[in-house]
Amino acid sequence: MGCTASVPSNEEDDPFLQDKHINDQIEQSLRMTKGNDRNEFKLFLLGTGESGKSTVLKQMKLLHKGGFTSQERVQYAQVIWCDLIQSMKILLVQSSRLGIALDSDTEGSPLAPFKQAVLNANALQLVNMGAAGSSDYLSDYVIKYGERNRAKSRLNETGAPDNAFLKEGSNEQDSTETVVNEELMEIYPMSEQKQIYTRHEVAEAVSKLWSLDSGIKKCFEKSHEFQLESSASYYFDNCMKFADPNYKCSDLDILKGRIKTSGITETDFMVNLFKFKILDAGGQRSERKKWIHCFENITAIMFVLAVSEYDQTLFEDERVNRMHESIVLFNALCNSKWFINTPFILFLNKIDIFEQKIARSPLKKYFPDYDGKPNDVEDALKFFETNFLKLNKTNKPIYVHRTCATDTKSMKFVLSAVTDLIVQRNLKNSGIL
Ligand SMILES: Nc1nc2c(ncn2[C@@H]2O[C@H](COP(=O)(O)OP(=O)(O)OP(=O)(O)O)[C@@H](O)[C@H]2O)c(=O)[nH]1
Ligand SMILES: [Mg+2]
Repeated sequence: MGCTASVPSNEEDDPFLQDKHINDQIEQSLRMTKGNDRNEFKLFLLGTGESGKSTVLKQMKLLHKGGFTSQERVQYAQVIWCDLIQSMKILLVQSSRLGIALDSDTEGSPLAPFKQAVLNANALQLVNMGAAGSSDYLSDYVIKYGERNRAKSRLNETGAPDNAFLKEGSNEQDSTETVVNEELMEIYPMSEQKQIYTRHEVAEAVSKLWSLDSGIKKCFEKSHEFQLESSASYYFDNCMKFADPNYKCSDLDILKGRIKTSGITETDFMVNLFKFKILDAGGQRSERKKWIHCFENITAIMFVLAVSEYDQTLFEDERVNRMHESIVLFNALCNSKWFINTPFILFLNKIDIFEQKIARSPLKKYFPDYDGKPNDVEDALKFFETNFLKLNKTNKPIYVHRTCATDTKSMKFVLSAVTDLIVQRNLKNSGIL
């Protein structure tokens, strides 16, 4: 048996040459990608949970991607419908906890049947799953509260909050729906025979309690003491339209709606001839361990800080003030070796809520070193701005914008300024300007 290697008759038959061709192709494609990179800017949206990162991204989609899909409009309608029922249930639970008397609890009150309708409503059962075409968003709805509940029991058992957030997945059994319903049963024991209400009746009940029960309003004013969605009042004000199972959300509804981000999403769009890649990450503690995988080649960080949350505690750990958490996070990111030369854009967000809140919730109570005028919006904002800028121990610039991420008109202006700035900086750095 001979062992001579056969000599290829032409290039196509030579495996070594074939390998070389493939290598050349890969290298050429890498060179092209590198070339393209010069015109591609990668911006990373970071910040704590619920600060408004995804809302900023939604505004970018409105500006540069032609807005939202029909599927998103249907999906958000269902999420908001669930959230509005849950939010009213939370107000019923918390008013009892805080000792706030409800008008609907007084004997013979015409509001009593409305409270009964809300108590009996099962948010998840009343959802139109078919219309949404997917149940993913519902698992998100369940997960976001399931996580909190698990973490809370772990906190009570062990006093170790952080580890509780390293677990993935969720268990439908401990959704808020279940938790809130259990708490409601303790406060308002109901007969076994539950009356079934239509979506319209439930929406009407929410609307009546919101507009006519003074106890509900009082409880809402104390909502910084417990966890309630930022947009709860918007949901209540507009609840009748969400009663229609086929309702499709307006742009504003979607901006006000909340689906917690899990993992990291990438959205590409073009601004003039430049390609922008926006990374949006989930901000809750359990999400942050995923961030580092995307820290390379970032053009700029957009750090979103909810300034209105100075008097609120974390969803994940109710012992921690939300502003303190943001300060620690900003300090770590800003001075991290990954971002020594990466410019930061700091959004002082939820300015609309902040302006209303500062009048009734004194900043000094939460930040004793604040020595500006009490209830003064400008002084209070300056205080946070100065303190955040002071954290920067590097030479990189930090650009500050005061934002209301749900307001499309003002965000259009801010986001154009941001993309212009990124392009200009890049042209300067590459010697073109
Ligand atoms: N009133 C008001 N609401 C805001 C503003 N920015 C965001 N929100 C609302 O705050 C809620 C949370 O916003 P998201 O954008 O989902 O927050 P996030 O930072 O992406 O949260 P995670 O995904 O959990 O990290 C939503 O209901 C938004 O509509 C704002 O400037 N003003
Ligand atoms: Mg998000």
